[in-house]
Amino acid sequence: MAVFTEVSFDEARELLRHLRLGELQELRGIEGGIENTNYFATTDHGAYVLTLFERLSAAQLPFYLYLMKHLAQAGIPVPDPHGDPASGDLLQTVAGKPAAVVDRLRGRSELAPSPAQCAAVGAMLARMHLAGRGYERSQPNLRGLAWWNETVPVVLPHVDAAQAALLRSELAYQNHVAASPAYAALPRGPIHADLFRDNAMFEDGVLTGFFDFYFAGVDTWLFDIAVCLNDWCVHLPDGSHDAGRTAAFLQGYAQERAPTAAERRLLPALLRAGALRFWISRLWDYHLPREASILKPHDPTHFERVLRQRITHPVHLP
Ligand SMILES: Nc1ncnc2c1ncn2[C@@H]1O[C@H](COP(=O)(O)OP(=O)(O)O)[C@@H](O)[C@H]1O
Ligand SMILES: N[C@@H](CCOP(=O)(O)O)C(=O)O
Repeated sequence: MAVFTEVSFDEARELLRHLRLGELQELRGIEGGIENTNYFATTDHGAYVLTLFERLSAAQLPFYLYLMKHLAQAGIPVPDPHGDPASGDLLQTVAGKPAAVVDRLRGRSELAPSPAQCAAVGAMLARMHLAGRGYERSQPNLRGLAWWNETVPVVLPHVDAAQAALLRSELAYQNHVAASPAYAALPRGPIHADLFRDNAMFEDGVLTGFFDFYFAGVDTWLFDIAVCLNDWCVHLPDGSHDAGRTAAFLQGYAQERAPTAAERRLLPALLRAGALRFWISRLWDYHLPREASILKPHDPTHFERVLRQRITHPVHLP
């Protein structure tokens, strides 16, 4: 269960009262998630999620919280964070940790998405990218190329020779891609950067929103597309891409924003980048877990398989 820090009912009730969100009726720790402590908090006013940030610092958090506020105000269905009534500050402190209270999205995650649902996610992702253009705060993708360069040497001692060779060669390839003129031409802005099936909600088959923005950062829009395709549109047993879901996702996206020439050219490379990013982070979480925290680390070998598939079977924009 992803409750790394216990919050008492009284403490949560005081915070929700202070934020003028009503009288707490139920506080329930949320199972699932590997990064933060999350509670569902239900009051007589509404349904909220209380998050205590376990890894991110108070200096890093305003970027994510004000991004969610910005997107919510632009009509993108993301959890709206609630501010202090006096100061407007979106960042709170609970049990000595930085914390936030956001709206709870309706529905549940769709873990076996249809092509139509992938198209809806693609379209909403494009709308989110466009809405993010007016956001004035900036913070890099903290799990981007610099972090891969730092972290690959840390995980190398834990993998076999073939995996080490692949990690090294793919990292060299991605450094080469990132230095290219086509990469410099990619459109960029705030991206979600972790929009997996378990970070979107559906109710009665209809997409109700995206959540878990705590890996967001300013990066290429194409990287966000690649992260989505690598999760929503792959066959989970072997990491191969599903042509129907991929086409639907890309059509949904393109209906809202047409991809540029540089994006067309670099999709295969960024699909590899997206697979590498999560292979590295899963290896890191698996072999170097935080003390007493990660109960169910994700399987790193899945993204090794996705990466190998992306290298041997490149996918191009139609
Ligand atoms: N705003 C939200 N609305 C509805 N459910 C949420 C919301 N935020 C988190 N959850 C629920 O909590 C679970 C864990 O949240 P997540 O953000 O993935 O945790 P972590 O950041 O620790 O990985 C999600 O799978 C979802 O069920
Ligand atoms: N989506 C990532 C892990 C991030 O965890 P989340 O629960 O915050 O989405 C992965 O699958 O490796």
